[in-house]
Amino acid sequence: MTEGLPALLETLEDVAVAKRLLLATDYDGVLARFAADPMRAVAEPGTIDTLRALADLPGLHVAVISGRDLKTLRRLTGIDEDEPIVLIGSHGAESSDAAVRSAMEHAAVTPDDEVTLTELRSDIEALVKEHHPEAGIEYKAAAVVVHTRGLPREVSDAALADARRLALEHPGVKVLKGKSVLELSVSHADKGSAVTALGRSVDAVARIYFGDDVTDEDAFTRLRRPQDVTVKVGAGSTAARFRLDDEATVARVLTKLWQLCSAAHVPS
Ligand SMILES: O=P(O)(O)OC[C@H]1O[C@H](O[C@H]2O[C@H](CO)[C@@H](O)[C@H](O)[C@H]2O)[C@H](O)[C@@H](O)[C@@H]1O
Repeated sequence: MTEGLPALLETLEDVAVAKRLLLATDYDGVLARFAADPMRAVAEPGTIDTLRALADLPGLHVAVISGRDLKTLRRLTGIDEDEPIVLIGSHGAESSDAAVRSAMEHAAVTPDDEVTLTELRSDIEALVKEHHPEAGIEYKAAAVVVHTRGLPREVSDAALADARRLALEHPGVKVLKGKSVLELSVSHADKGSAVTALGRSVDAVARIYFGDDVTDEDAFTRLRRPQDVTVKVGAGSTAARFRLDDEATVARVLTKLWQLCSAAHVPS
């Protein structure tokens, strides 16, 4: 049973005083509303600056963790390499943080995976061209994604089912069902392992995580300490403790978190 906004705000008041706090947030469907064109999914106004302000506070560690690949995540967030915000892409397989990279080495893409990915890309391209020309294709460092946002239900279902069948022809390929997308990935990373690795490396006393999708459930299930705060955005079953309605509410909660933390985390 998840709790709503009032209970979340009350809990954040307690957690904001923690000496070392990790705030990790997903991108699509949490910081940014969905868009038909994946490259046009922009963060809610002011949200990235709120993350910057949080990351400037002593004892606060901030990360954006996404299924996007690292390069795209950097471009969409506009967060530069020299900023103190950690970016984790490809569900944990890529990161700007050395500790996360080292913890996720087992999930790194191998030369054999690259070969599989090349074959997958060309098979997906042929499938879309011949049978599902309305569907879109997104190319990522470790995956290829079939997009069907905005298409009629039966058109979308048929394209995603065919893409799933095609994945079965490529042993070792992981299939991730997202929102109007099917991702075929050669990486075996997961957001739960990446976020716990980052938490360990900064010795976080409390970890806060915002997510909206199936892949965020790996993080929700791994962050189970009493002082951890897990927040699901939108509908659907979840292992998170709290739930928020939408991206605009996330933006407001992040601002509130900054107010609470800036009152508690005064430089000594
Ligand atoms: O881990 P996330 O940051 O939540 O990324 C998950 C996937 O997000 C993107 O797809 C979703 O957003 C698109 C843009 O709004 C939308 O068109 C699509 O329907 C959504 O599923 C992204 O394109 C995927 O690669 C990510 O894995």
